[in-house]
Amino acid sequence: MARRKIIAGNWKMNKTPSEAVALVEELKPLVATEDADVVFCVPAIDIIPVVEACKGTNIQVGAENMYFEESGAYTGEISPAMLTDAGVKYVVLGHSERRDYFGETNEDVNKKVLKAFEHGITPIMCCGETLEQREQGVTMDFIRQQVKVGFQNVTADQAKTAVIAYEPIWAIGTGKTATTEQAEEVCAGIRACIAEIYDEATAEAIRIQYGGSVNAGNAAELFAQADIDGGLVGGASLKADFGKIVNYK
Ligand SMILES: O=C[C@H](O)COP(=O)(O)O
Repeated sequence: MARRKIIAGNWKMNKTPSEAVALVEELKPLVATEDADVVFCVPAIDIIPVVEACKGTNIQVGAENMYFEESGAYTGEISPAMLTDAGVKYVVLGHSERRDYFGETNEDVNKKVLKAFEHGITPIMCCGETLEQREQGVTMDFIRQQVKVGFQNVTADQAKTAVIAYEPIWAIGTGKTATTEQAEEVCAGIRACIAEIYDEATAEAIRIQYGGSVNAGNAAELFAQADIDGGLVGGASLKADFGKIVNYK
C-alpha cells in the first residue's frame, strides 16, 4: 500500500511572529505540491499568524508541544482546545529536546498522545536513541519501549492516523545524518513494533518519518525507503531548501 508522504518542518524556538509570516510568504510557492502532506510546526506564539498566512495553501500548521490537561492552573502551558481553535492539525510530541531539557517521560508523552487524539489533533510522536545506546546495541529495545508506552491505550483506528518520527539524537542538528540503511532499519523496526501491538493493517497505515539533519541533498534517498514516509526537518525547514525537500522527487 502506498502511504502518502508527510514532510514536516519543526521550527523549534526560531522566528518571531513577524519573521514567521515572512518565512511562510517565502516558502509558500516553494512547498506547493499535490504529492505529500506539508506541515509547518511552529512556536506557539507564531501559530495564529502562520495559520492566517497559510490560508488557501497546501500547508497545514502544527504545534511543537501541548499539555495533557483540558484547562486550569498550569501556568505557561497550552491546551489542546487552544490549538484546535487556532487551526492546528498536528502536534509534535516527545521530541528529544523536550525529553532531555524539560524532563518529559514516556508516560507524559502517552498522556499527550491520548489527549491529542481526543481533540482530533494528529500526534507526531518522536522517538530515537542516543549515540551511547546505538554503540551499546540497545537502539531497538529503547525505541520499542518509547513506542509501546507512548501508544498505550491508543486504539488501532487512532494509531492508523498517527505519525511517528524516528530521530536518532546523535543526528539532530549535528549535520550527521543516519545512513539510509540505519534510518530504514529502525523505521522498519518501528513498523514491526506497531504490528505487534496492533496488527498488520495498522502497521501498514501508520506513517513513520525520519528526522535528523535531513537536507535537500539526502531527502530523496531517505524518502525512497520502503518504511520512511517523509521527514521531520529542523534546521533546513527554515530555509528555501525546505521547498527542495518537499519536492524531493
Ligand atoms: O525535529 C526535527 C529534528 O530535531 C531534526 O533537526 P535537524 O534537521 O536540525 O537535525
